Amino acid sequence: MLVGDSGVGKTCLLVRFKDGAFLAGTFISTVGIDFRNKVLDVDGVKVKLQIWDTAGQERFRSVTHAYYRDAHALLLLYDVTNKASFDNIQAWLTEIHEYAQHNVALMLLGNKVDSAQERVVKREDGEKLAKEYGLPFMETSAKTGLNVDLAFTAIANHPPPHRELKQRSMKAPSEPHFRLHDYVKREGQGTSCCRP
Ligand SMILES: Nc1nc2c(ncn2[C@@H]2O[C@H](COP(=O)(O)OP(=O)(O)OP(=O)(O)O)[C@@H](O)[C@H]2O)c(=O)[nH]1
Repeated sequence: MLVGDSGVGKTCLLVRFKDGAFLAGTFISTVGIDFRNKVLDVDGVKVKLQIWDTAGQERFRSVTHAYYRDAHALLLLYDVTNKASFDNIQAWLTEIHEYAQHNVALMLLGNKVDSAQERVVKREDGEKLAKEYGLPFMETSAKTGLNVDLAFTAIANHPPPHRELKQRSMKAPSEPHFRLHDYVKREGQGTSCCRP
């Protein structure tokens, strides 16, 4: 499931991954929730990913809350050209803590790195935040495709969490995070992984 402020590029990231295209031009905000399927080959086994694209707008928050519970993995996005979207990551983590399964796979993504001129969030700031919460981190671009496949395949390689709902310790990541870290570190180029 993709989460993060409105306009950070969740839909575009998903469309890039699914269809290899970029939705340039008019920004059409997601209403409530949407999903797309993609079949991936994971170690010779076909895995069908059902990817939920949530609306970032505050007014749809109660709709999206209902979907956290069933999510096996979350990609949490901010926009490197939008400081507010980065500052809101803390609030998104609180929400995830409250509604998602305690051991859901979680990765932080700083999107729109192609917009170098407009960048206001430094890569190091993203790395620092990710490290603070023990999250794998990478910068992406739905426009150029940078790290898009890697982000989704890392998540697809991650085993589903147990189904019980427990409180997640925000500062003490559970074992699955470490496996995600290792995958991203092994497969990524120019990405970073931040062990706490
Ligand atoms: N330069 C650049 N623009 C992007 C990128 N990703 C998305 N955009 C643009 O950002 C705008 C918002 O993208 P969306 O994918 O619709 O944003 P969203 O997070 O799904 O927004 P909500 O549905 O409201 O939650 C669009 O105008 C996109 O063209 C990117 O990687 N680089």
